[in-house]
Amino acid sequence: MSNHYYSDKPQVAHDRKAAEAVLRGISLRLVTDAGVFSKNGIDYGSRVLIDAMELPSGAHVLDVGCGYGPIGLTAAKLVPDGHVTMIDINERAVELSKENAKGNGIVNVTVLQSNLLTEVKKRDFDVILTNPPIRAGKETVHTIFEQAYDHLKVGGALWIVIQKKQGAPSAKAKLESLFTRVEEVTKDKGYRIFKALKEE
Ligand SMILES: C[S@@+](CC[C@H](N)C(=O)[O-])C[C@H]1O[C@@H](n2cnc3c(N)ncnc32)[C@H](O)[C@@H]1O
Repeated sequence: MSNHYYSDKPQVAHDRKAAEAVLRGISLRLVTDAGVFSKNGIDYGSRVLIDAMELPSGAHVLDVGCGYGPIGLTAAKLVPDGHVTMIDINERAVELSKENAKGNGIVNVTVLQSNLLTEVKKRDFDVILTNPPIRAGKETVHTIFEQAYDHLKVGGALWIVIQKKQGAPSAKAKLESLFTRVEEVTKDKGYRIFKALKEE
Protein backbone atom coordinates (compact mmCIF):
# COMPACT_ATOMS: atom_id res chain seq x y z
CA MET A 1 0.00 0.00 0.00
CA SER A 2 1.49 3.33 -0.93
CA ASN A 3 -0.19 6.12 0.99
CA HIS A 4 2.78 8.28 1.91
CA TYR A 5 2.97 11.59 0.04
CA TYR A 6 5.95 10.51 -2.04
CA SER A 7 4.41 7.39 -3.58
CA ASP A 8 3.97 7.42 -7.35
CA LYS A 9 0.34 6.32 -7.18
CA PRO A 10 -1.46 7.21 -3.94
CA GLN A 11 -4.27 4.79 -3.07
CA VAL A 12 -5.89 6.89 -0.36
CA ALA A 13 -9.47 8.13 -1.02
CA HIS A 14 -9.71 11.59 -2.58
CA ASP A 15 -10.40 14.58 -0.33
CA ARG A 16 -10.18 17.58 -2.62
CA LYS A 17 -10.09 21.07 -1.14
CA ALA A 18 -9.50 24.45 -2.69
CA ALA A 19 -7.79 27.27 -0.84
CA GLU A 20 -6.81 30.83 -1.70
CA ALA A 21 -3.19 31.64 -1.00
CA VAL A 22 -1.32 34.91 -1.35
CA LEU A 23 2.31 34.26 -2.24
CA ARG A 24 4.70 37.14 -3.01
CA GLY A 25 1.58 39.32 -3.27
CA ILE A 26 0.05 37.04 -5.91
CA SER A 27 -3.33 35.41 -5.23
CA LEU A 28 -3.58 31.79 -6.29
CA ARG A 29 -6.47 29.36 -5.92
CA LEU A 30 -4.90 25.98 -5.25
CA VAL A 31 -6.69 22.63 -5.17
CA THR A 32 -5.16 20.01 -2.87
CA ASP A 33 -6.06 16.39 -2.18
CA ALA A 34 -5.33 13.51 0.15
CA GLY A 35 -2.13 11.68 -0.75
CA VAL A 36 -0.14 14.84 -1.53
CA PHE A 37 2.26 16.77 0.68
CA SER A 38 0.83 19.49 2.96
CA LYS A 39 -2.72 19.11 1.70
CA ASN A 40 -4.17 21.38 4.40
CA GLY A 41 -2.35 24.50 3.35
CA ILE A 42 0.95 25.78 2.09
CA ASP A 43 3.88 24.31 3.99
CA TYR A 44 5.72 26.90 6.10
CA GLY A 45 9.07 25.91 4.59
CA SER A 46 7.68 26.32 1.06
CA ARG A 47 6.53 29.82 2.01
CA VAL A 48 9.99 30.70 3.33
CA LEU A 49 11.53 29.47 0.05
CA ILE A 50 8.94 31.35 -2.06
CA ASP A 51 9.64 34.56 -0.13
CA ALA A 52 13.41 34.19 -0.56
CA MET A 53 13.78 32.90 -4.14
CA GLU A 54 15.37 35.23 -6.70
CA LEU A 55 14.36 34.67 -10.31
CA PRO A 56 16.07 36.56 -13.13
CA SER A 57 13.71 37.94 -15.75
CA GLY A 58 13.00 35.37 -18.46
CA ALA A 59 14.43 32.58 -16.29
CA HIS A 60 14.05 28.91 -17.11
CA VAL A 61 13.18 27.33 -13.79
CA LEU A 62 12.78 23.75 -12.55
CA ASP A 63 10.69 22.90 -9.45
CA VAL A 64 11.70 19.44 -8.15
CA GLY A 65 8.96 17.73 -6.14
CA CYS A 66 6.30 20.28 -7.08
CA GLY A 67 3.41 18.73 -5.13
CA TYR A 68 0.21 20.62 -5.97
CA GLY A 69 2.34 23.49 -7.22
CA PRO A 70 2.79 26.41 -4.79
CA ILE A 71 6.48 27.01 -5.54
CA GLY A 72 6.54 26.43 -9.30
CA LEU A 73 3.27 28.25 -9.99
CA THR A 74 4.38 31.31 -8.00
CA ALA A 75 7.67 31.24 -9.93
CA ALA A 76 5.75 31.09 -13.22
CA LYS A 77 3.72 34.16 -12.22
CA LEU A 78 6.91 36.02 -11.22
CA VAL A 79 8.62 35.30 -14.57
CA PRO A 80 5.83 35.57 -17.16
CA ASP A 81 8.48 35.84 -19.89
CA GLY A 82 10.26 32.69 -18.63
CA HIS A 83 9.24 29.06 -18.28
CA VAL A 84 8.86 26.70 -15.34
CA THR A 85 9.18 22.91 -15.54
CA MET A 86 7.54 21.18 -12.58
CA ILE A 87 8.17 17.53 -11.73
CA ASP A 88 6.93 15.09 -9.13
CA ILE A 89 6.96 11.31 -8.74
CA ASN A 90 3.38 11.39 -7.41
CA GLU A 91 0.81 11.24 -10.22
CA ARG A 92 -1.84 12.88 -8.07
CA ALA A 93 0.49 15.81 -7.40
CA VAL A 94 1.23 16.08 -11.14
CA GLU A 95 -2.47 16.20 -12.02
CA LEU A 96 -3.13 18.82 -9.31
CA SER A 97 -0.26 21.00 -10.53
CA LYS A 98 -1.64 20.83 -14.07
CA GLU A 99 -5.14 21.67 -12.82
CA ASN A 100 -3.84 24.51 -10.66
CA ALA A 101 -1.84 25.98 -13.54
CA LYS A 102 -4.96 25.95 -15.71
CA GLY A 103 -7.20 27.24 -12.91
CA ASN A 104 -4.95 30.25 -12.41
CA GLY A 105 -4.45 30.97 -16.12
CA ILE A 106 -0.76 30.03 -15.99
CA VAL A 107 0.51 28.86 -19.38
CA ASN A 108 4.29 29.13 -19.04
CA VAL A 109 4.67 25.79 -17.23
CA THR A 110 5.27 22.16 -18.17
CA VAL A 111 4.32 19.55 -15.54
CA LEU A 112 5.85 16.07 -15.78
CA GLN A 113 5.72 12.90 -13.73
CA SER A 114 9.34 12.01 -13.04
CA ASN A 115 11.25 9.91 -10.54
CA LEU A 116 14.08 12.24 -9.57
CA LEU A 117 15.09 14.23 -12.69
CA THR A 118 14.99 11.24 -15.05
CA GLU A 119 12.39 12.75 -17.42
CA VAL A 120 14.00 16.20 -17.52
CA LYS A 121 15.89 16.55 -20.78
CA LYS A 122 16.82 20.23 -20.48
CA ARG A 123 20.27 20.72 -18.93
CA ASP A 124 20.67 24.48 -18.76
CA PHE A 125 18.20 25.75 -16.21
CA ASP A 126 18.87 29.17 -14.68
CA VAL A 127 17.27 28.26 -11.36
CA ILE A 128 16.24 25.00 -9.69
CA LEU A 129 13.96 25.17 -6.66
CA THR A 130 13.15 22.39 -4.23
CA ASN A 131 11.47 21.71 -0.95
CA PRO A 132 12.98 18.20 -0.99
CA PRO A 133 11.22 14.99 0.06
CA ILE A 134 12.97 14.46 3.40
CA ARG A 135 10.69 11.52 4.22
CA ALA A 136 11.91 9.69 1.11
CA GLY A 137 15.37 9.51 2.74
CA LYS A 138 18.75 11.21 2.60
CA GLU A 139 19.87 9.21 -0.43
CA THR A 140 16.95 10.52 -2.51
CA VAL A 141 17.55 14.08 -1.34
CA HIS A 142 21.28 13.93 -2.07
CA THR A 143 20.62 12.39 -5.50
CA ILE A 144 18.29 15.32 -6.25
CA PHE A 145 21.17 17.71 -5.40
CA GLU A 146 23.56 15.80 -7.70
CA GLN A 147 21.09 15.72 -10.57
CA ALA A 148 20.19 19.38 -10.02
CA TYR A 149 23.86 20.29 -10.46
CA ASP A 150 23.89 18.43 -13.79
CA HIS A 151 20.73 20.24 -14.97
CA LEU A 152 21.91 23.79 -14.22
CA LYS A 153 23.78 26.05 -16.60
CA VAL A 154 27.04 27.60 -15.43
CA GLY A 155 25.93 30.68 -13.48
CA GLY A 156 22.72 28.95 -12.40
CA ALA A 157 21.61 28.33 -8.83
CA LEU A 158 19.87 25.65 -6.81
CA TRP A 159 17.64 26.94 -3.99
CA ILE A 160 16.53 24.58 -1.25
CA VAL A 161 14.61 24.77 2.00
CA ILE A 162 15.39 22.38 4.82
CA GLN A 163 14.81 22.32 8.55
CA LYS A 164 17.77 22.16 10.89
CA LYS A 165 16.31 19.09 12.61
CA GLN A 166 15.71 17.41 9.26
CA GLY A 167 19.38 17.45 8.37
CA ALA A 168 20.30 20.98 7.25
CA PRO A 169 23.98 20.52 8.23
CA SER A 170 24.41 17.33 6.17
CA ALA A 171 22.48 18.84 3.24
CA LYS A 172 24.79 21.87 3.34
CA ALA A 173 27.86 19.61 3.40
CA LYS A 174 26.53 17.66 0.40
CA LEU A 175 25.86 20.90 -1.50
CA GLU A 176 29.38 22.14 -0.69
CA SER A 177 30.84 18.92 -2.14
CA LEU A 178 29.09 19.64 -5.47
CA PHE A 179 28.86 23.42 -5.87
CA THR A 180 31.56 26.08 -5.75
CA ARG A 181 29.57 28.43 -3.51
CA VAL A 182 26.81 27.70 -0.99
CA GLU A 183 25.12 30.53 0.91
CA GLU A 184 22.63 30.39 3.74
CA VAL A 185 20.27 33.07 2.45
CA THR A 186 17.89 33.17 5.37
CA LYS A 187 16.56 31.22 8.31
CA ASP A 188 13.10 31.34 9.81
CA LYS A 189 11.75 29.16 12.66
CA GLY A 190 14.37 26.45 12.13
CA TYR A 191 13.99 26.46 8.33
CA ARG A 192 17.15 27.23 6.38
CA ILE A 193 17.28 28.46 2.81
CA PHE A 194 20.46 27.50 0.95
CA LYS A 195 21.45 28.89 -2.43
CA ALA A 196 24.09 26.81 -4.22
CA LEU A 197 25.81 28.44 -7.18
CA LYS A 198 27.24 26.55 -10.15
CA GLU A 199 30.29 28.53 -11.27
CA GLU A 200 33.05 27.88 -13.81
C1 LIG B 1 8.34 18.32 0.74
S1 LIG B 1 7.27 17.92 -0.63
C2 LIG B 1 7.11 19.51 -1.42
C3 LIG B 1 5.88 19.63 -2.28
C4 LIG B 1 5.58 21.02 -2.87
N1 LIG B 1 6.74 21.55 -3.56
C5 LIG B 1 5.10 21.98 -1.82
O1 LIG B 1 5.78 22.97 -1.60
O2 LIG B 1 4.01 21.77 -1.25
C6 LIG B 1 8.35 16.98 -1.69
C7 LIG B 1 7.74 16.45 -2.97
O3 LIG B 1 8.71 15.60 -3.61
C8 LIG B 1 8.03 14.53 -4.24
N2 LIG B 1 8.97 13.40 -4.42
C9 LIG B 1 9.30 12.42 -3.53
N3 LIG B 1 10.17 11.56 -4.04
C10 LIG B 1 10.41 11.99 -5.31
C11 LIG B 1 11.20 11.49 -6.38
N4 LIG B 1 11.94 10.40 -6.24
N5 LIG B 1 11.19 12.15 -7.56
C12 LIG B 1 10.43 13.27 -7.71
N6 LIG B 1 9.65 13.80 -6.74
C13 LIG B 1 9.64 13.17 -5.56
C14 LIG B 1 6.87 14.22 -3.31
O4 LIG B 1 5.85 13.51 -3.98
C15 LIG B 1 6.48 15.61 -2.81
O5 LIG B 1 5.45 16.17 -3.59
